[in-house]
Amino acid sequence: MTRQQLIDQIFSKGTYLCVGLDTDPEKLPEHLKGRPDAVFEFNKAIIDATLAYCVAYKINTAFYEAQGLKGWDAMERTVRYIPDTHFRIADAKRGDIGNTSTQYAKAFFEAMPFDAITVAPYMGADSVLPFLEYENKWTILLGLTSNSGARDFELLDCSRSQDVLVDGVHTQPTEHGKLFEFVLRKGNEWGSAGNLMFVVGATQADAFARIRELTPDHFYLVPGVGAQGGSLKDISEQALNKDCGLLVNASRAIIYASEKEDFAQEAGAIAQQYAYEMKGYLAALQR
Ligand SMILES: O=C(O)c1cc(=O)[nH]c(=O)n1[C@@H]1O[C@H](COP(=O)(O)O)[C@@H](O)[C@H]1O
Repeated sequence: MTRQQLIDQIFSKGTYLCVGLDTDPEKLPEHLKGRPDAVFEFNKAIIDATLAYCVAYKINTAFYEAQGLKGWDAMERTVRYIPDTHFRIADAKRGDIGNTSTQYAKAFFEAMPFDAITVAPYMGADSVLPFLEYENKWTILLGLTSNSGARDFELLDCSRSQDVLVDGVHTQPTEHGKLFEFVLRKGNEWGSAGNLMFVVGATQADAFARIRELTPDHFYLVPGVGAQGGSLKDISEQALNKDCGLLVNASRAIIYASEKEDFAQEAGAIAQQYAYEMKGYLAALQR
């Protein structure tokens, strides 16, 4: 999917909601548990009920990989079931030496029809670039994540002075910032606002203004509303740009809205509430 197609979807439907399919077989409604195809049946019902209120789905691959072969099968059938009007994200958090990243990219962009994959930036350029080689596919680089562990590395002050020779004169310009700011700047060099997004956690609202300053045009995948307590209002007020620039994900708050037979209907109702709120924020944008 191209950037323009994504923007058109967002503004024609009035939503920037991403539904997270973190489908845990242990949390399925009782009437589905034990059925051979339970995970796919559950996902199919959730997709049917939420399609009108979202523009993206994020499949967290961990929940499928944990089930072995039948999990991979359910993941593949789920991504193929999502219509291509919707942005399909593999939340796989990959990234390795170049030739291995190439295989990861093939797995999610060729063997399966995902539009985007989440990628960890830790191993640097050669681990990220293979994902960016695909036309109309997206790399979503972990920027500032929603979890408490973000403090361990991402929020470290990494300001540094480097010796640079300019016209025969040694100077030492200082590059300021926290580690995640270096990731945003480097990411900007590797990709563009047309093929690269950043993950920014909804629980990190204080940092949103600074992040927008560094990456004014990029889309952010924002997880952390709902179960993790992030505020849709705060994120939207601080980080929407003229093209929207946000995909806000909620997983558990939507897919486990009810543990009974009405699970899909309740999921649809929660998605509709998020979409209703988003429509208001989009309407207030000056385009
Ligand atoms: O990359 C992600 O999607 C992600 C990054 C992050 O910083 N925090 C985060 O929660 N996530 C994912 O977003 C989803 C959040 O799920 P809920 O908290 O249930 O809405 C999970 O699939 C997480 O793995």
